[in-house]
Amino acid sequence: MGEVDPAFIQDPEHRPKLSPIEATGIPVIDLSPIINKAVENSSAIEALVKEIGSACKEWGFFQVINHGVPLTLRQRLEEASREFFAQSMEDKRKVNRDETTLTGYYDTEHTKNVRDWKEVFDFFAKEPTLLPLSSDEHDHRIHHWTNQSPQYPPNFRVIIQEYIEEVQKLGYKLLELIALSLGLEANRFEEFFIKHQTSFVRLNHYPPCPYPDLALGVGRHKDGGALTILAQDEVGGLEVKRKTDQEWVGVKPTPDAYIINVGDIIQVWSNDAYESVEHRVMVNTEKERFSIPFFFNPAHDAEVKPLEELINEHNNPAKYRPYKWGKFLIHRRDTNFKKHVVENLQIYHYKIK
Ligand SMILES: O=C(O)CCC(=O)C(=O)O
Ligand SMILES: [Fe+2]
Repeated sequence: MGEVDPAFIQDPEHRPKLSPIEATGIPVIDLSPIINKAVENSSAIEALVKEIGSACKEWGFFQVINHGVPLTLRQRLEEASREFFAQSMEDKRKVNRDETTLTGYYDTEHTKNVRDWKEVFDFFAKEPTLLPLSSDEHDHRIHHWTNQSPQYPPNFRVIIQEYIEEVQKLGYKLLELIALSLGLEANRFEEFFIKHQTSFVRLNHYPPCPYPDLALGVGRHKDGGALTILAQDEVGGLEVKRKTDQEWVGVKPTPDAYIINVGDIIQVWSNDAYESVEHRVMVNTEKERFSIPFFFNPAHDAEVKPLEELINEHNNPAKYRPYKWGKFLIHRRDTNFKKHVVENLQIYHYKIK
């Protein structure tokens, strides 16, 4: 790829700085008070809830340690991901994502209409996963989607499923802490997920790029779901738009930590108390990078709107009109493959002005 392919080139104002600011202050939160149940300590839990609330408010991003997901499981999936992407293109394309499969391998994702310098493999947490067949609001057909299973590496499916089991537990715990931090019942969000969550794991591979000053591994975006639980490797490259000054700052890799970010749905549920923060991924000329986000998403029929308990007609009216998560997700997926002239669906399209 010596020639610069224009599909990957960011507009000048969105190009990365090659020596980014390293973020100091992105909170690292120790979850041991809720993971180590033997020592139930309510004041430690209370302090944790406060810490989570401030992190969501001030950053929209934080890292967690002592999170309960076994490191060996993460390492096995990281290894499987390396093995999968190291195959020939022909082999990877055997599990290609297309209109009829929704998950699987692909390398043509566009973010904000510019192609990302990456290849990915997507895998739903639930099998089957129920989602609308189309984004048309009058089309009520629901499709039951299944996953594609690569033949190689062996046990790929078992490894990814075991990982999902564990990371999902972490997801529910984080939702509880976030609910408590908003003054809600701990299990307030559970009903949206428990039956038919539409979560998925994505394996990301960012190959070295000959023009890291022009392209991005993933262009600037906000995650559309509820919560993202991200494992990044030691290479680094994830940048977050700092809320205090709108500067792009790098998230330094912390071994065995997960990076958590608030997605658009929590922003809407909380009526903007917590905001989904913009982020992007830089690439470099020498090192390939791997990351594994788990996108924790509610059921397709979850109606996303500011929660009753958090709004008040007089001094905090609802800032969003309700929308159906499944329709939103399918609309997004339909528009991620090609370059379009306009921006795809965003939560601000539902904003009450
Ligand atoms: O690779 C990363 O660090 C982040 C990827 C990301 O933001 C995404 O896939 O939504
Ligand atoms: Fe993201």
